[in-house]
Amino acid sequence: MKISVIGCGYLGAVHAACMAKLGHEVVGIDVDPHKVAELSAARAPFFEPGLEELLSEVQATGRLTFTTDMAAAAGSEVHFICVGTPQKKGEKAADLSYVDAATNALAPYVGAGELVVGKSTVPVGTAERLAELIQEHQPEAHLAWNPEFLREGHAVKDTLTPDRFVYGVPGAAEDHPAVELLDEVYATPLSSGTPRLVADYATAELVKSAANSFLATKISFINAMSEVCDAAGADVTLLADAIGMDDRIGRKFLNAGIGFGGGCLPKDIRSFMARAGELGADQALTFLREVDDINMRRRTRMVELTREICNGTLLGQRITVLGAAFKPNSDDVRDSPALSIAAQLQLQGAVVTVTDPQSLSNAARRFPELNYEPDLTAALLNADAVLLLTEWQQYLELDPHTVISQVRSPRILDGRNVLEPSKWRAAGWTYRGMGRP
Ligand SMILES: NC(=O)c1ccc[n+]([C@@H]2O[C@H](COP(=O)([O-])OP(=O)(O)OC[C@H]3O[C@@H](n4cnc5c(N)ncnc54)[C@H](O)[C@@H]3O)[C@@H](O)[C@H]2O)c1
Ligand SMILES: O=c1ccn([C@@H]2O[C@H](COP(=O)(O)OP(=O)(O)O[C@H]3O[C@H](CO)[C@@H](O)[C@H](O)[C@H]3O)[C@@H](O)[C@H]2O)c(=O)[nH]1
Repeated sequence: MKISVIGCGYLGAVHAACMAKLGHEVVGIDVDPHKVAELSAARAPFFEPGLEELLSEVQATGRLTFTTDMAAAAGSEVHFICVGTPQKKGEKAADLSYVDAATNALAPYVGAGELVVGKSTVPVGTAERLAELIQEHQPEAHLAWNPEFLREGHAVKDTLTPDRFVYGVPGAAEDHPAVELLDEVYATPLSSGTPRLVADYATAELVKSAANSFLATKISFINAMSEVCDAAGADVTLLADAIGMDDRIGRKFLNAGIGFGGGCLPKDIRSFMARAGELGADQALTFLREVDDINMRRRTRMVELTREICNGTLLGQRITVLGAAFKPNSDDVRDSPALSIAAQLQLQGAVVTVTDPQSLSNAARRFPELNYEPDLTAALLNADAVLLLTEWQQYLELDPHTVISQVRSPRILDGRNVLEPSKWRAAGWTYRGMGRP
């Protein structure tokens, strides 16, 4: 099939490459000429494992091209909208200006019988509004909402073999033309058994908001337990293992630490609360305010722990921060807890050096006031305290016996509870986790 993908960021670039991998003829369209140039040269404009290899593989077949020219969307049977929906400045709500601009720019090129598919995460009610906009231009065109659930760091695999597909179409009608077209797009994963659910627009949009709210709630739940464990001298990692053995609870997403960040969970729970307020259902989601507050407290807690371990003062302390990305295997620093902690420490008088294998240039653009050192050994040199804030594999493999000779004071704070405390203590370190005795 001929497919266009509008917006080629973390979601759209991967989606475009994966659709070409499934055998479709794909054009990726983005307003950012630099991104388009990089993608056209089969270079990923951001770090995502496996993406660059996939781009090279599918571009060699001639099935994948990129352009800034929206006119290239003309003639595609299916048009995916993958542009950003960030949080509005100073508000909780999502900024829909990119989705609106992309849909307006695309609409004149959508032909009769063609399908526009929204993949961006949007407040409930958006699909219906955009369907009207498309149909003002082309009454014979259709719109479906097909939320995306990929995780950064696993985006290629998640796109090619998702847990499920959700199609939002008017009236949840199984016989709507959009269902047949989407089934054709996803024929390969569907044939290997990926479940698909057909819903109405509102339900499809809400599935995405609900999924991210649940994940955020699970993380804040365990972080709340971590606060209690700290107060009681108990161990939250053992607690998570024990409750996670109950199938009804499950161990995944129960890792306590400095909390969640990224371009999705924080802004999505806030936008969900804002939208519920508009709908008069704000009471239903007041718990998400608590989820957000618990999450933001984790960052303050890490700053306090650092002060404690540095004998009560941060002034002039040389702090090495391991990790800047919001999670490992990504270069994404949007709302990164690691960077927000690093910036708070620096504001309070510490001399902070941040290292990360992939995200330092993104980090430096967001927080130019911090010091960055790509070399891990150089970053550790003469540190008064080391903070592990993003659990990259290479940090998990650090040998406490080797590192102790590089730092000035052997103090380590484990913001992700991923190190073995006894190993570090036996090597002579002062170790502090979060919610661990
Ligand atoms: N990143 C993820 O893991 C992920 C997963 C699932 C869903 N989502 C959702 O997908 C959407 C995109 O997220 P992202 O992380 O890819 O954002 P992003 O900022 O990385 O990418 C957005 C892209 O859209 C482009 N763009 C903006 N306006 C445009 C226009 N008018 N025409 C063409 N291109 C335009 C930008 O230049 C940018 O390249 C968001 O709604 C997000 O919530 C993201
Ligand atoms: O037990 C855990 C699990 C995760 N995190 C943190 O939570 C954040 C989000 O992690 P993750 O969900 O793996 O990353 P994303 O790539 O942001 O993916 C989420 O957001 C995407 C965009 O909406 C969705 O598509 C995905 O399904 C959803 O998992 C990161 O900061 C993690 O460090 C924890 O603190 N503890």
